[in-house]
Amino acid sequence: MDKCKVIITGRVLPSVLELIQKHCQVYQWEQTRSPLLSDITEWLNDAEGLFVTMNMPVNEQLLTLAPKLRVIVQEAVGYDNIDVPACTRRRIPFCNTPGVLVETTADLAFGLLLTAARRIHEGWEWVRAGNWQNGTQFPLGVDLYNKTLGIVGMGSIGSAVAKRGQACGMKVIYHNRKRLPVQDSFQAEYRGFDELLTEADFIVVLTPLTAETRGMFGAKEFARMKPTAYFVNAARGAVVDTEALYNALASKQIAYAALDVTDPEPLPGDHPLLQLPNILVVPHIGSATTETRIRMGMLAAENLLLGLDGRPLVTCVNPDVINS
Ligand SMILES: NC(=O)C1=CN([C@@H]2O[C@H](COP(=O)(O)OP(=O)(O)OC[C@H]3O[C@@H](n4cnc5c(N)ncnc54)[C@H](O)[C@@H]3O)[C@@H](O)[C@H]2O)C=CC1
Ligand SMILES: O=C(O)C(=O)CO
Repeated sequence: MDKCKVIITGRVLPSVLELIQKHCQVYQWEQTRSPLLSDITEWLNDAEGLFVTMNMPVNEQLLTLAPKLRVIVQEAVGYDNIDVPACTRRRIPFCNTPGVLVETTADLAFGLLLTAARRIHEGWEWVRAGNWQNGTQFPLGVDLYNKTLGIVGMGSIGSAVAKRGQACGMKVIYHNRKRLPVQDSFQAEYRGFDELLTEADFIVVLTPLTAETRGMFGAKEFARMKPTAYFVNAARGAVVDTEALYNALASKQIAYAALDVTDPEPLPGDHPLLQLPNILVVPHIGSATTETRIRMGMLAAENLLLGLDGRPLVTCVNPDVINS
């Protein structure tokens, strides 16, 4: 019997590839850059399954070229690159990978906050450059203890960051689209968006990227923050207006930024943000541990195989296409 044809848009861990290859004929994009639509057009005509590994746009244009697609999965929880209504119109189920990366991403978001506050990365560069003659020469950091942590987007990952803040003796406030029931809010206090901006010493962003959150942090919002504020983005780069962030950091309107995600992404090596002394940027590694990438890859692969088999999916974003 012919195996189903499946496209994988980037590299996956060997165990994940092995599982998919056992059941499917795989066309895999193996270059390090994300594929353009033209790179995979030839494969799309026959593809029954699509496994998205990087932020490749899945839109009307792509779907029109793929008349046989029966399931789309993405190895990520954020799916701002996927036109879900367009998938639904074609009755194609789409699955992401929520839940399995929560603690890992929260570790990274909180790690960025702690690293920036205590200047750990700067200390390491300083020692490596041979400057360590007298420890008191190194610029001082700031405490987390007794400070206010403001979380914008108090969902799964935001809540896991809240617990880490509380373990470090921080007061936690949050802003979310919906106020959480008291029993689910870990004693974090709700604030309006503007109130949170003015009150927090550390702000961590963990909303999805949507029409509502795109550019949510611009010049006006940075102007509201304390001049001592630390700003952490582990959500999506485009939630922040990059130029406004640059201006706020360059003029010391806020103290520091630590980013796992940027706009544009990847951030070019000569980008002006990287010339600033008060910024820390890492290359979108929120979920990048071996254990978590195995969980994400396996969940996505499981959904892909279930979808190809016409069976109910585990984490489907548009389940009505199957049930109706
Ligand atoms: N840096 C990385 O590697 C990773 C980044 N992410 C990003 O983090 C996002 C959140 O992930 P989860 O916590 O799993 O999702 P979630 O759905 O559990 O939480 C998102 C929260 O944001 C809230 N929200 C939505 N729009 C809002 C708005 N306009 N204002 C305030 N709150 C709003 C929602 O009500 C929800 O509580 C993902 O959508 C993804 O973009 C996720 C995983 C890894
Ligand atoms: O899951 C996501 O949304 C990511 O950004 C990468 O894990």
